[in-house]
Amino acid sequence: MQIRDDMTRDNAAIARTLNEALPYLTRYDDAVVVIKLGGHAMGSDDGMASFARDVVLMRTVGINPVIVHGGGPMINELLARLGVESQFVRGKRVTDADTMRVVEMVLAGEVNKRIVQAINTAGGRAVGLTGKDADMITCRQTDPELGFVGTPTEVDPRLLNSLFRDEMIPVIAPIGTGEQDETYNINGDTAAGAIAAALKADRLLLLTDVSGVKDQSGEVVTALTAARVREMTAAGVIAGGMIPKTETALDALEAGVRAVVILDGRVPNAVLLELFTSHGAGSLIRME
Ligand SMILES: Nc1ncnc2c1ncn2[C@@H]1O[C@H](COP(=O)(O)OP(=O)(O)O)[C@@H](O)[C@H]1O
Ligand SMILES: CC(=O)N[C@@H](CCC(=O)OP(=O)(O)O)C(=O)O
Repeated sequence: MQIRDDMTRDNAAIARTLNEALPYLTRYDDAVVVIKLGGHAMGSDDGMASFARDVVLMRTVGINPVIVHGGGPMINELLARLGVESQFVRGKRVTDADTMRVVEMVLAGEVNKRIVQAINTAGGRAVGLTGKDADMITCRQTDPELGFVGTPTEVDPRLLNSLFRDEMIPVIAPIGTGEQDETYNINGDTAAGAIAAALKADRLLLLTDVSGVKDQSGEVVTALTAARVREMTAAGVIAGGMIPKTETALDALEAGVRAVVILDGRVPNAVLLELFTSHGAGSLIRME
């Protein structure tokens, strides 16, 4: 009897949740949502399966999700096995020609296919790409000191728009091509921002391993304007790995992305909480 009562209560909660999600489902119909999945946020196979189900659910309710992934820790691991120490300058990997080969193998081979497979197992139709496919991302060298690290100069969204028409889910590794046909390693946040900008996305979600942007007392700030982000950066409250994320957020907003959210990708169903509940999750950044 107790079990039956519990089940009735659980089912009632599920029904209420779906009912309460209705206004959000309507709001996001046909929206483009770009999700950056960082290497630290990828976690266990169960976590990946749960993320993949969230993405498939988004697609099922009419959203066009685009996944842009990182994989820094996985690149570090293979480089270490090959006896190469990883070196970072201002959060970006120093990338010589040999390192670039490893970056491309790990990101386009291992990490990209793990995400594609998880989404397809969850019932979606994911297509794994890098910025090289259909010449999607063209880059210039970011800084000679960093070697083959690129900054996107142009993103061609046509391939992505054709995939949306067929209800497919693009999964993109942050690698681009240079004017002289070089291969460039792009920071995952930067690539996600450039893709969101080219698509004029409704949302850019940056999934990381902290619950959002924290203020000086360590509290997550749930709503931020571009001006407040600049103030917090000048005051040194936003520092380290958070700087490329908030810089990406500001660039994306300036390019026409409607809102950017920085949130903890390790929280179960983080993406659904953000999109379909009144509580949201993490820090929402808007222009005004
Ligand atoms: N104001 C801040 N709020 C939250 N995190 C911050 C802040 N300033 C610096 N950080 C640091 O930024 C880190 C997130 O960046 P990073 O580790 O590069 O993420 P990822 O690996 O997911 O790309 C946090 O773990 C935290 O140490
Ligand atoms: C230029 C540069 O630093 N590229 C990154 C690309 C992967 C990435 O961004 O991974 P995370 O999101 O997991 O950190 C790298 O080589 O590690």
